[in-house]
Amino acid sequence: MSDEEARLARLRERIDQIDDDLLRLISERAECARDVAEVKQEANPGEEVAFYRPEREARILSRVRERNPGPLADEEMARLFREVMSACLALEKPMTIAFLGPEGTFTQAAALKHFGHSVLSTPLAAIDDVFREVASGNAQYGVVPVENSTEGMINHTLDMFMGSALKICGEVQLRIHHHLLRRPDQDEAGITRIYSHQQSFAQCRKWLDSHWPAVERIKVSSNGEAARLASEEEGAAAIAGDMAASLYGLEPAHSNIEDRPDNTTRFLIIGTEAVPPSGQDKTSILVSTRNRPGALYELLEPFKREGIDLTRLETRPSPSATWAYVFYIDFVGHRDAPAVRAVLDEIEAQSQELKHLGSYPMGVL
Ligand SMILES: O=C(O)C(=O)C[C@]1(C(=O)O)C=C[C@@H](O)C=C1
Repeated sequence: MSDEEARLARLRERIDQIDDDLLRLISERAECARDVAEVKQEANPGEEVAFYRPEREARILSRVRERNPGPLADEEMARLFREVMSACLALEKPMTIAFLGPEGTFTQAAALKHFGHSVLSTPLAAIDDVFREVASGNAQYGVVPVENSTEGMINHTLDMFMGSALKICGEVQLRIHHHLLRRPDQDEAGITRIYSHQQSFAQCRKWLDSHWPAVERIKVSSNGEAARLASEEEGAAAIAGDMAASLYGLEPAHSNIEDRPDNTTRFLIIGTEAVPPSGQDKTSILVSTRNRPGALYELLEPFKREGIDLTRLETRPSPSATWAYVFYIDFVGHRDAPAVRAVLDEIEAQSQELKHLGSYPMGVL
């Protein structure tokens, strides 16, 4: 045996020992999670128990990031722990998550990033369907896109909250990388049309204009659908992400073709339960005010006074009157924090309607 072979054998022996430790520790952790489930059920006999605890998971993941000694990157370590927690939660109670489908969309990638791979995920055709599936109890949580850093808000998602009793229980941020995908047997010169979702076309507009100005661009309902079509039709390509590529056996002819390298989409987790504070939270509200001079200023002034950081302000037409508006506001802090509570009480007193959409752990990239 050469020196290198002997060294390799020793290192592999050490890796085997570490794997044995990991196996034992992960199993011990899973036993603990099962005991936690028992305690939760005993504390609420006969009742429907909330086994999933987003605020606890957020604390665990931020602790993992803080304590990570390297050499693995924080995101990588958090991803591993996310999967361990996902498996532990599945032992407590398997969860069903509805998402804006079909399979292979970025929304599915966001659902898996947030809940891990040990959940049952149900693809649905429209944002309304995701809301309905969660409201009816067929799914415990839903995942819908709400905002893209290049293309702005997805108004349909915001508008859904006006008529829904569902709460925002979390957010996920996903860096969006688009690829020009083709079948392995499709040569680039033979591509005559490109399928994609309109948002993805918009996020890759400059790249397409300079590289494929003459090729037809056909909008379809999702990136997943675009990839499916490209996998079936000769002469077709799709703009979509990694999940769609592997699902439909496509290869990237060109990778990361989004115009902005920081292209990011934010997704919301919707559910029926309010989430307790995690220590790093955000709150979303919908407010309608009387249409008079200074109304918006009065609405925002308490935030400034209390030093609360606004992260988003959107105006949407009110469904109840023409030329009346509803403000959708996101800010840092949890509803249970005294400063936030004071601001919300003040807004409630001066506005026509205040709807608290949820306080939830802040998402990390
Ligand atoms: O701490 C809990 O309440 C648990 O159920 C345990 C655990 C975990 O694996 O750490 C599992 C699921 C919950 O969503 C949060 C955390």
